[in-house]
Amino acid sequence: MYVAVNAAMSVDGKLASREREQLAISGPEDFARVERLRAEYDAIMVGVGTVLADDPSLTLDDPAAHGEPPADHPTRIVADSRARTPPDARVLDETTETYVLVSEAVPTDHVDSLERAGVSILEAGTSQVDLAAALDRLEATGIDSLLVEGGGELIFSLVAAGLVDELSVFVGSMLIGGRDAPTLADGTGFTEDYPSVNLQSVSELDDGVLLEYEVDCENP
Ligand SMILES: NC(=O)C1=CN([C@@H]2O[C@H](COP(=O)(O)OP(=O)(O)OC[C@H]3O[C@@H](n4cnc5c(N)ncnc54)[C@H](O)[C@@H]3O)[C@@H](O)[C@H]2O)C=CC1
Ligand SMILES: Nc1nc(O)c(N)c(N[C@@H]2O[C@H](COP(=O)(O)O)[C@@H](O)[C@H]2O)n1
Repeated sequence: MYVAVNAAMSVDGKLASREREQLAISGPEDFARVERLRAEYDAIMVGVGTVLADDPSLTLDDPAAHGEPPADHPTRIVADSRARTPPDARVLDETTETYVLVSEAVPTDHVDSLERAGVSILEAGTSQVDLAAALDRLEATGIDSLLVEGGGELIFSLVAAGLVDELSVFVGSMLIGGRDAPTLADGTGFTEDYPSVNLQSVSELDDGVLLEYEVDCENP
């Protein structure tokens, strides 16, 4: 499966405030670019931390704007080891299909309430979602391309597992600060083998800069 990561960060590398509240780091041009990007992928993925903080819909704002016939909304995927996604989360609405990826550590009652909300549950891994196994199983359902929008915990794990092919980062002209504010790649951090990324393009957008990288997914 082809995996792209897209996110917006401040100049100091933060994805959100120290209270994890969503900030408009992107401007209108970058949000429009993300909307076009969504239409190119079979599925959009976030971690449950993003669902709990932002309650995103992960749908297209205007499917008809992407051509005739209108684009399909991408399938939505949430990495959520213990199924903490609230049953009334926007990502579970009826607009399109949603998979919640869980681990063996998931409480049964959480699974039951998500299944009642019409969610497809996919279990992989013991305490955390085994992302490589989960992506293989999603590929078997016909999902060949995946756009990951965050947050920092999920992005770190995907890069650490060598699953990411490309990375786009919009750097907005702001500082957020805070040692506890989420960054582009959180998790435990890399130790000796720091992944290198190959710069493909730099462009000015809104009041910031869009950086596009190829990621050597064989060499995390
Ligand atoms: N500026 C931007 O472009 C974006 C900003 N955000 C911000 O990021 C923050 C949320 O990010 P995080 O707290 O890092 O949460 P996250 O969205 O990365 O979700 C992490 C959660 O995913 C689940 N998970 C399951 N399997 C996992 C695995 N193998 N590896 C890692 N996580 C796994 C775990 O329950 C974990 O707690 C919010 O403040 C949100 O506003 C989120 C998306 C985009
Ligand atoms: N690209 C981008 N720029 C920003 O400035 C942001 N705050 C975010 N946040 C993420 O955008 C998604 C919102 O989804 P919906 O529009 O509700 O579908 C979600 O993933 C946020 O975390 N992204």
